[in-house]
Amino acid sequence: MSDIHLAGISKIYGKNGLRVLPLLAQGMSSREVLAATGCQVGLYDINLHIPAGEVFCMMGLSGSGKSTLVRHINRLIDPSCGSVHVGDLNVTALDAAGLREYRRRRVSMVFQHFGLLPHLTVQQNAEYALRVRGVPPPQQAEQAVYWLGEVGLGGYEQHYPDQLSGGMRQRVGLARALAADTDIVLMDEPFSALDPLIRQKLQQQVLDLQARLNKTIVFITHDIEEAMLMGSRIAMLNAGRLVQVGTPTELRHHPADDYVAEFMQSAR
Ligand SMILES: Nc1ncnc2c1ncn2[C@@H]1O[C@H](COP(=O)(O)OP(=O)(O)OP(=O)(O)O)[C@@H](O)[C@H]1O
Repeated sequence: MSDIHLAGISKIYGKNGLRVLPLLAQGMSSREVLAATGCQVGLYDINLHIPAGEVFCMMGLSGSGKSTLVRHINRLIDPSCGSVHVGDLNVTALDAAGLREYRRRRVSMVFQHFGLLPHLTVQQNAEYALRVRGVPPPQQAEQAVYWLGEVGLGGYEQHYPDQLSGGMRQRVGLARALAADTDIVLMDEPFSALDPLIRQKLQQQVLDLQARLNKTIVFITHDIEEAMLMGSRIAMLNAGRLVQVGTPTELRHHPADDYVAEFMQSAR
């Protein structure tokens, strides 16, 4: 179990992105930087500590930088500057082999649109991370079948993804992430494509599993109700900047600015 530390992360899209950092440091907004330089500020100077064993929510409007930030944790995105540490491991400094190993053993991801391989069965999808890691086939099967049972998909092992409903597909996504047995699970709006009732069931299931498994879950949502239900703490992003980090109660009673206050007022 390892804490995640993000230190001074900026991500600037566009030519010679680093040249805009001094402008941001002088107080220019992301919009002004875009107008003046053509560079899009994905993230600016993010410092964040995510303790092991938390469900930590990333919250913010569309385009605020949630996905960009979370994709730094498994290095699907490299920062323009700054570093990511998981425990003692400097993720930013890993070479290709180290990164492969890190992704196989330490961090898995659940995607909004499920990310299942359509030509593989439910069980083969759930086995995927274990196969890539070279786990012997009987153990792959044992683990996959176990986790499919845990998420309520016992009996569906030999089905294909297109034979399942959206909620069931996302259960396969969950089983695949859990079978991978990583201590960090990244979830990028995992339930936003699902009906409200199915969504509630899966939210509760993740919380129940988390209480047993004690993983570090970084959960992206743009839904404040979901963030308040799921998150031990919530990070609020606005235009690539980290506005506030706190428990749902702290955000509700002490919002750092109007942006946070408006979100909190919109929650029931
Ligand atoms: N490859 C890219 N090139 C240029 N700009 C990008 C790129 N990827 C992301 N951005 C910009 O970075 C900003 C943050 O995007 P990001 O997808 O992280 O936001 P988000 O909060 O996850 O949004 P959503 O909720 O819509 O997924 C946006 O302004 C986006 O347009």
